[in-house]
Amino acid sequence: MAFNNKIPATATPPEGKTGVLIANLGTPEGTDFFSVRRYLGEFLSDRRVIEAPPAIWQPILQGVVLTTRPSKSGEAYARIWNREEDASPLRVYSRAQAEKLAERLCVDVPVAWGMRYGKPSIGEAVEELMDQGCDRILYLSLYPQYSATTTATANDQLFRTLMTLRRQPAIQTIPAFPDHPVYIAGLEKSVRDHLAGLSWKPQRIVASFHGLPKLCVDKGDYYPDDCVRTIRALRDALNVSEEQMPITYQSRFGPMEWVQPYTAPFVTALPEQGITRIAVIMPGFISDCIETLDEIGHELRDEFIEAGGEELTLIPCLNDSDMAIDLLEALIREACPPAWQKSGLTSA
Ligand SMILES: C=CC1=C(C)c2cc3[nH]c(cc4nc(cc5[nH]c(cc1n2)c(C)c5CCC(=O)O)C(CCC(=O)O)=C4C)c(C)c3C=C
Ligand SMILES: [Fe+2]
Ligand SMILES: [Fe+2]
Repeated sequence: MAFNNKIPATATPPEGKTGVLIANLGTPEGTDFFSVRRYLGEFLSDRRVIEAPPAIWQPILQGVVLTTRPSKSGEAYARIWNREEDASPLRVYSRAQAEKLAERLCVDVPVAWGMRYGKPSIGEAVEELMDQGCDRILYLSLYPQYSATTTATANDQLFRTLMTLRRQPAIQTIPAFPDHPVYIAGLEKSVRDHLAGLSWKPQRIVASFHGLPKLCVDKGDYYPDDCVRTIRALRDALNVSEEQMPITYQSRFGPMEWVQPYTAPFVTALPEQGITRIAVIMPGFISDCIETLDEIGHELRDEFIEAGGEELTLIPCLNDSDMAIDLLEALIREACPPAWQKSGLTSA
């Protein structure tokens, strides 16, 4: 195997230098058919995401999914696109998080951001840090709850990059943080602030997480347990009951059974029980994206109103708020090994 022999633009100081890499899922570069197709093609070819043997899955993916889904998803991306920055919300928030975190760390600790699928790639982000002299990287994938389909594949991608390098940085991966006190405090504040701005009181706050095929859980993925950890901690913080803040799972893909209860049938059944005013919070996402803004903010809202609902309000994700940056800063500082602290970061 030929290794990447690139010499970083800046030499590493003798005491070493720590950098931070924050990773997220990835998102298309445009709303047109081919941009969305490229993104979905890479995403849905990941065997951590679709475990079916490629000989069976690839003909379905190439022949059916990638000929039909990009147009429909492209329309959904167009509805939520940030026209000022000509980028999807996930990209806009990811970039802002990295910039604001760099300001917050306040020392000579570079922060880069990368996407598991698409651009900027994890490999580009590693190169950016190494070019600034970093020989050690704190790696934070922004999924509050662990799943092999998200956290593990983000880690795989980093290590795949390292496999190609002659000069390999040291890595500290940061685990999922389903009930980290700073995360729960941020969610609690975002609920309180959002509800205080409404002229009506929701009868339920539905907590909707991204779904996962049930088979993944049967094989040992503990994502739903992590979701329950998040929501138990949030209910306690807000002093609300399980009935007032139920947990559901959205974003099913394909014909298989996914983790239940499913968000859409759960929510559309509420009006016939006299529940017509609801809020929805999505604590499986740090940043608003197509799944929160369109699937819940548009599609689910329309279905709820059609079923007799009156009000559905979306509680925004933490995005690039101070609460989000507080969380990233806490996770980074706590995970920084003591031996690395002289190379940049000191604990808070
Ligand atoms: C089998 C398919 C999928 C699994 C498993 C899956 C797990 C999973 N995904 C997220 C977070 C996000 N997913 C997003 C988009 C998205 N997810 C799937 C499919 C699976 N996800 C698809 C096909 C798409 C694309 C959108 C579409 O065409 O409908 C996003 C948003 C990306 C954006 O650009 O806005 C996020 C974030 C988690 C947390 C998760 C496992 C728990
Ligand atoms: Fe997804
Ligand atoms: Fe979706």
